[in-house]
Amino acid sequence: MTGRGFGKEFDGDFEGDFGWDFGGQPGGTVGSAGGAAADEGRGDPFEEALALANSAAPLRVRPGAEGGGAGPTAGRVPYATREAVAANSSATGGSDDIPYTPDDPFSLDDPMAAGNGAARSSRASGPSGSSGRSAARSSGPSRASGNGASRSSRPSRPSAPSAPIGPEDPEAPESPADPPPPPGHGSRPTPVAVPWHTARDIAERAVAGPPEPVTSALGDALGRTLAAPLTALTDLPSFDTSAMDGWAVSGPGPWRLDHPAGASEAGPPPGILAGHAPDRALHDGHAIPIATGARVPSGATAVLRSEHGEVRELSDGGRRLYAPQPAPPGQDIRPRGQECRRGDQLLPVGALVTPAVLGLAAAAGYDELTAYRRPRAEVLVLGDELLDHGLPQEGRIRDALGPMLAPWLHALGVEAAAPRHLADDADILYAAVAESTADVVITTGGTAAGPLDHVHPTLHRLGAEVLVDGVAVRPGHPMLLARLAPHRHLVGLPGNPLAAVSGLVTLAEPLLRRLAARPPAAPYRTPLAAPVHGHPRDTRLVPVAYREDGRHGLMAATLHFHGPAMLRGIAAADALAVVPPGGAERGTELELLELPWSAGASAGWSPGSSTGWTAPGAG
Ligand SMILES: Nc1nc2c(c(=O)[nH]1)N[C@H]1C(S)=C(S)[C@@H](COP(=O)(O)OP(=O)(O)OC[C@H]3O[C@@H](n4cnc5c(N)ncnc54)[C@H](O)[C@@H]3O)O[C@H]1N2
Ligand code: MOO
Repeated sequence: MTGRGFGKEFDGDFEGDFGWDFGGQPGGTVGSAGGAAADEGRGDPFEEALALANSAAPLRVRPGAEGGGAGPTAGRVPYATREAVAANSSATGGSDDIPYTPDDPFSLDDPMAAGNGAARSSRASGPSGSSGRSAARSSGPSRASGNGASRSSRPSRPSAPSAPIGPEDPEAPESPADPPPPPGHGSRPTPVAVPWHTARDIAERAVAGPPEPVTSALGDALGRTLAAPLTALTDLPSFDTSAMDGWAVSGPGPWRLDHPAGASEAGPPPGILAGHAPDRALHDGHAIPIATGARVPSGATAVLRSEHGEVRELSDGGRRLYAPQPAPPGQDIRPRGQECRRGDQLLPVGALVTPAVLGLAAAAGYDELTAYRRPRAEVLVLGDELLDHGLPQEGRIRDALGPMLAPWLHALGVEAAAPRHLADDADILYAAVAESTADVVITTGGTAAGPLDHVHPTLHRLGAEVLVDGVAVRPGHPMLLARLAPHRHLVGLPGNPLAAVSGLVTLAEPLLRRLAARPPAAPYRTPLAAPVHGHPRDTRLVPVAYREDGRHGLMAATLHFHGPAMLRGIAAADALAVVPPGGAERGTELELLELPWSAGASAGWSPGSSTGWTAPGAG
């Protein structure tokens, strides 16, 4: 909302990775790293994506005491000087993605930053969350089961010893980098931020399970999860089927060619076509033309492909089929029940209905599927400063969250009506939340303590139970989760766009996943292409893109422009890296949250296939 102007934000201040230091060139300059990434990008889509994300004027760093060359910081991630930052700001119009600000005591030239890398990396594993989280997908062949996307295994790299990249004690209770926020207009007590993994667990457990299952036409089940096992209603194939165009033959050749019933003298005998039942049995020593997919006549022992046989006319007016090779029994016949028998379980409860599942269900005889209803979300976008079209003007900016959140939710299997823009008015927000029939109300903005931040007071007025009020994550720490009623929740996303993404993946996604009865994504880890700075106490979520490197395999390269107000990094990203407090060194296998479209899990609902739910007041 407008009119704020509070103290410093943490933005990207802890970041120091400019381009990615991939080949281990300690002390390289920021400018050269970023420039190289852009230069190398030509012709390589990955490089181009990175270059696109990182293409603002690169920061220039003087080698020497501040990060390049010899000296106490040699070998560390390069960082910019104040002058460079100022020069870059003026060249680019400013960027949150700078590694150094005058107020930032955790930048690398601060004595506090001279910590112990080994000690930190052992702490960096952080509080482990629910089961399985620590399993490294990168070392396994693929996900065990189901219809999640799997990524092929890749070698993991040992952690490269590297210079410290964070303060010595990431859990120091008092830090000038992280002052308690000043009291807001409501002088609300400062909430206790919960650790990031804990927040996700709370969100997932906030709901007991999915809403009731519904039976719908096949196509409407796309993106939902099966509430009943998919059991074959028929054998597949349901009859012995020819796998090739050619001849059905009986016994060893040569074979006398039968004229199928209805064959005319004028044209080639039609043989048995797909969709037609053979009208008689094939006798030993006989053959009949047959098409791929046609039902094999009883008595047939094999199918001979058309290119493997030769037909010769006989003196008696008949014809004979010769084959240079024998046709062993069963050749090119798909026997009935080869794929499944009637009653076989094809997929269990909880399987995600993907396009392939729709195809399988249709093949197995289904016209309808019973699947869990999609959770319904209503997105309320708060902020008088937001424009829904045109260029920013007179202090007003475009709403970046409305266009992003609905399709993101669709990709998670959620039914989301068109976002509603609400004026900065406490009564309007109260009415909208109170009247919503959605399973989950998602608000954007208004989570902090400013004069127009109405989310907390509204929750109080509604008598909601606040389950999470602040998370130890950057960006996005003011995110919140509340229970409005036993089966209705509200997720409050911060207004800064990348902070909103952070809230979405931290609180909304686990809650909605449970509601949609979707299984959690398999834990996924990939080695970092370059060190990444950490917050002293909080988890960071940093956009990364995969980089396939011939020497090291798949690696995650952090992207620039990951300040809380920026979407440029996430728009070029494959995933968000979960950076533990204190940061991580190059080669560390970090937990990654894949974006729903890059994980291939976006068998989602689209407005065109909607069952027509419309939020009250939407439109
Ligand atoms: N005194 C303090 N102030 C702030 C703190 C704090 O701890 N103490 N935290 C900061 C952090 S961190 C964040 S994140 C924001 C969260 O603020 P709100 O959730 O109240 O969001 P707003 O104030 O409404 O907006 C923040 C920012 O984002 C822009 N915005 C809002 N909605 C949209 C949208 N749909 N599309 C694009 N941009 C949007 C808005 O114009 C503001 O610039 O609070 C800090 N303050
Ligand atoms: O700076 Mo805030 O952390 O964007 O959430």
